[in-house]
Amino acid sequence: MSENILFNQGQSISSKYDFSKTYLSADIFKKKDGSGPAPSPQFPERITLSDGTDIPLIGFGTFRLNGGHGVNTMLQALKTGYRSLDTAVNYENEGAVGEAIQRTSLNREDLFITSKLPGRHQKFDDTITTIQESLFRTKLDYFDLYLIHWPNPLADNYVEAWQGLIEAQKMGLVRSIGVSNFLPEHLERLEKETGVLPVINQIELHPYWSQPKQRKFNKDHGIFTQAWSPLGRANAVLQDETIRKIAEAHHKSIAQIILRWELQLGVGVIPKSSSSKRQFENLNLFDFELSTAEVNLITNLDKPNGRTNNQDPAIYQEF
Ligand SMILES: NC(=O)C1=CN([C@@H]2O[C@H](COP(=O)(O)OP(=O)(O)OC[C@H]3O[C@@H](n4cnc5c(N)ncnc54)[C@H](OP(=O)(O)O)[C@@H]3O)[C@@H](O)[C@H]2O)C=CC1
Ligand SMILES: O=C(O)C(=O)[C@@H](O)[C@H](O)C(=O)CO
Repeated sequence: MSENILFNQGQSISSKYDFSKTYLSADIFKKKDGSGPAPSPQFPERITLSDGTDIPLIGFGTFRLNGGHGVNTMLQALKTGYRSLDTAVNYENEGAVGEAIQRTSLNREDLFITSKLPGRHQKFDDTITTIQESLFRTKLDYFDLYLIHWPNPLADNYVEAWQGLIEAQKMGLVRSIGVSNFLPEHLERLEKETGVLPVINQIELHPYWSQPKQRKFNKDHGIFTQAWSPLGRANAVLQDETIRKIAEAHHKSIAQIILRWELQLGVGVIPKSSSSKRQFENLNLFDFELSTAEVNLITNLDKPNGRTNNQDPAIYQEF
């Protein structure tokens, strides 16, 4: 594995991240006939999942981006260089995602669209029809990734939902299947009862809740960790003094330091922003590197009760 990655601007940076399967921006942008739009210098780098699918390391979070404002914000994000949109049935904005996709001139194959199955539809047949309804709302033929949003272990239907996702993948409705908010015991049960592990586990992760054990479990099982609320939903972490000092040393914003720390942990990120300036900032993470000491300083900010909204997947019930 090379430690030095050449980006399309011609600059070279060293990285501890495994970028061995990372594309150069221009490669992804080319159409089969060699034509197509000029590559964006902000195009997010990609990594290959255990099923062979490529996913942008930086996606765009869409929670609370609904209606016309949602469509405009997503279009702005696509213009800025994002290629991955993270939605869910429960965000009630799959329609806005579909509208933004219809209005952009980008090709479908250049986009990576994720949605998520809500707790109330975790029965096998429901899983299939819910995915079909998500496809109708987004006006898509397939999702790049579909996740079980929460395990809801007290209802205990997540294995059946997982069997539904496996079937939906066979039907061609989804390219990759994964989960969100799954603890080791939930993942072990999926493997034991279906023989199929998710390729992604999307979990809450930011400096005050950095999840070392869950990250290790995911990595040991070939499951890519993707961080939700990677900026802690703009809570106190964006004023943290330790991170502020690191940000000043690198001439970057606190948000950029946090997102870069997550990438260096080997985690993908899906920050949400309504502002084009902050969207741009959150995508520009590849021209600097944190030292091991800086990474450790941030990792040590972890708090025992650091969740943003006290949502513990062992007991949290999502409708
Ligand atoms: N699977 C799951 O269970 C969950 C998944 N998610 C997904 O993760 C995504 C991201 O998480 P989310 O909860 O939205 O929170 P984030 O951690 O992405 O934080 C978003 C907040 O940070 C602000 N912000 C964004 N960029 C910057 C910046 N550069 N500087 C300062 N402030 C900034 C935004 O404000 P502004 O918009 O004004 O820029 C907004 O208030 C969601 O949108 C959703 O797609 C979220 C929760 C649970
Ligand atoms: O945003 C999501 O994906 C969720 O799972 C929600 O539960 C969200 O975290 C929330 O806080 C809703 O109140």
